[in-house]
Amino acid sequence: MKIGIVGYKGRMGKEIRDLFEEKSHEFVWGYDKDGEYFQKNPQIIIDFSLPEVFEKTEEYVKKFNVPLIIGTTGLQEEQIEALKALAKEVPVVQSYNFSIGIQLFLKMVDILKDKIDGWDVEIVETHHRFKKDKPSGTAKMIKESLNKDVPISSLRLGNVAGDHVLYMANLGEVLSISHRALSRRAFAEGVLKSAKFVINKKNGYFTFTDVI
Ligand SMILES: NC(=O)C1=CN([C@@H]2O[C@H](COP(=O)(O)OP(=O)(O)OC[C@H]3O[C@@H](n4cnc5c(N)ncnc54)[C@H](OP(=O)(O)O)[C@@H]3O)[C@@H](O)[C@H]2O)C=CC1
Ligand SMILES: O=C(O)C1=N[C@H](C(=O)O)C[C@H](O)C1
Repeated sequence: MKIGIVGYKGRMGKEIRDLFEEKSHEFVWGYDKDGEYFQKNPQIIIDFSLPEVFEKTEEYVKKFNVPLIIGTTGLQEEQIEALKALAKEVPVVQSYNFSIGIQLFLKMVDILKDKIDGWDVEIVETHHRFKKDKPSGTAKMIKESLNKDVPISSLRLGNVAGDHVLYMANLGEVLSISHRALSRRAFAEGVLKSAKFVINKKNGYFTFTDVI
């Protein structure tokens, strides 16, 4: 497929481009702080950038009339609503984490969440020093799955690709679920899966849970 990437010079943009090209897909369009790179019309747009770029992404998705995969974190509630509206015209896959491990993590949370009443519950997320948002989108997803207001601690350390730990404790024991992304490749693989899932759909709003 011919792909377009919003944020194509960024850490995730480069990882996604490398993986897709290794699998014989073509990078034909990009958008970044410096503007547009155009070689051909893309068949799909993938956005890993910043929330302030969202309106531009929306504009290009409408212009090319193609599916959108968006992994950008820190989106505002109105931007999620705008994505749902856009999904009436084209297919959209949105997730704050495209790794398989975090999907399994969320399934475990779903099993546990009704069994830890009265326990202390806290989330700790660790990311590289360059990350702009805090807390991480994934930590927000874990909190939402728990369906209760729990504290989130954010550490910004070196070059960590993405660690999430959910701690649960009563007076006698501590239980934890943890996930570590060893590199950005895990997220890029999820984006490729999502692209294959969405490329021939007409429209609809999907998450990475729907994809796997
Ligand atoms: N859902 C998931 O699984 C994952 C989500 N993420 C999220 O993806 C996003 C990107 O992360 P990462 O690649 O590390 O970040 P980077 O800072 O490396 O990349 C961001 C990209 O967006 C571009 N950009 C910034 N401002 C603008 C602007 N005003 N107009 C156009 N383009 C702009 C940057 O351009 P320039 O290079 O010129 O600065 C860069 O190409 C973040 O929101 C992060 O949280 C990250 C990993 C996994
Ligand atoms: O910015 C990152 O790097 C990451 N962001 C996502 C998040 O905010 O949850 C996912 C991943 O942990 C890497």
